[in-house]
Amino acid sequence: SKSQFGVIGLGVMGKSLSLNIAEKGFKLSVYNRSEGEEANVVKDFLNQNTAFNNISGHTSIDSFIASLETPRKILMMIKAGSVVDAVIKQLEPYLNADDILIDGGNSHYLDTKNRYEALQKKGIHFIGCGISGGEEGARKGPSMMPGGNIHSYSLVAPILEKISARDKNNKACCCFIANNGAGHFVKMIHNGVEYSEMQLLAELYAIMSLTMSNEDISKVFSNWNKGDLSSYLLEITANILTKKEGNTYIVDTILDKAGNKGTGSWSSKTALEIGIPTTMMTSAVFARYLSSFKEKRVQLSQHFTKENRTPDIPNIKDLENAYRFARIINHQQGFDVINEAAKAYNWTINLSELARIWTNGCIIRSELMQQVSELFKNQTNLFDNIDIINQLKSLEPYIEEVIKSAISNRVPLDTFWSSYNYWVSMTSAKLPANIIQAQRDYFGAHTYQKIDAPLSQFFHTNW
Ligand SMILES: O=C(O)[C@H](O)[C@@H](O)[C@H](O)[C@H](O)COP(=O)(O)O
Repeated sequence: SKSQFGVIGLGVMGKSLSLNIAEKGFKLSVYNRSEGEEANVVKDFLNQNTAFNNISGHTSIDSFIASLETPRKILMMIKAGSVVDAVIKQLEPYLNADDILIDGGNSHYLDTKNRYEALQKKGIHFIGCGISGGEEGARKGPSMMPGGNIHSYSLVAPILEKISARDKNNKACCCFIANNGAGHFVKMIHNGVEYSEMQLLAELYAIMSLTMSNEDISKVFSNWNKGDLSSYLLEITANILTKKEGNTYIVDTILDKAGNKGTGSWSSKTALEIGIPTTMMTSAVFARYLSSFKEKRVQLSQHFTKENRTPDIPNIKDLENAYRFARIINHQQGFDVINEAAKAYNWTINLSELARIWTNGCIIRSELMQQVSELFKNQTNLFDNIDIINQLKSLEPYIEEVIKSAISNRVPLDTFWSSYNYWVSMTSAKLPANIIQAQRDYFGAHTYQKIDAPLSQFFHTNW
């Protein structure tokens, strides 16, 4: 019998997802190029997984396509960018109307939107599916965020939902997000939130390691991971801090230059374009960029000697509550930009369902995400919830202590700062933007609104 599903691209994610699909009993065809260093990818994959007799391997598109039942359901797990267009072009002559092509890579949502519209004209269904969870998630159950149209999703839902992670009620962490590029859009923002969550942990480590050992910091994180702060990233960071090679902590041997593959900066750019202040993910992106100037940083640090500073880090309670505060703001900013984009792109995105499929399988899975999913059942903005407001108010003194300590210890805590500034700005009836308006009107006659006139009226002063 023919295969029910096909996977193109046997990289880290493609291999793990293929084994996950085969393990769920689906008859699967896999394809990978066989040129150059990829000559043996398919053969090696089959040889390493002989336990699965429901996988057929292909190094030619012809035999791969011929091996699939129709309508064909094909998942591309290839590098985002022009490669996706090249593979679509290669497949098109073989595809019929009603065939379904899924892009499971980290593609830019506008590319996905364009591909969706182009293939739709040929009757071919295109699904841009965000997949989160890394290698382990792909193998055991990722969080999946398919966008495209609900009809084509319904044709692949049985497979995608079967291989995805399960939430606390054993429901699949996979649901149709919204039309065209919406799936890749929310995955992009997922990564933006991921950047901030990672940066918050890095900043905690930076200030705690002034006086604490890796073991001690790890103990604190493991302890926090038992409560409402529990998250996948907190858990792995606790593990990372105690991993040794011989007597050396691996983390102490890692060069402090952070890489990035683009989804974080895409999130920030998009937020800038649609006018939503995602200050935390943007500062997390810039923190990575700043870290890349290692040589210059070392050179400039020569101007500063440490002897006149006795490190005094905040107490653990301050750090814990500051972290609790900043994480809520991070989720607020992330979901706010999704809300705004949904209006801009005319997507109907169920935020509670989105948060639900992010409660497991994905990198930002956490106890807080469970709460956020509940909260979004009654409102579409965390700041419309009085309990959240009161919680943030009660946590404010703690983040202030942490920020003060960052200054006195000269530790850059940019993502914590940006969470605090965002909150203080959002909770200040008056901001100094009147000065900005006056300056713009002064040098550019850009006009301004007045506090005691209809908002539709704009004024200019001959300064
Ligand atoms: O959700 C996930 O499974 C991850 O986010 C995954 O998509 C990938 O690891 C990131 O893209 C890494 O991003 P950077 O290389 O930019 O850190």
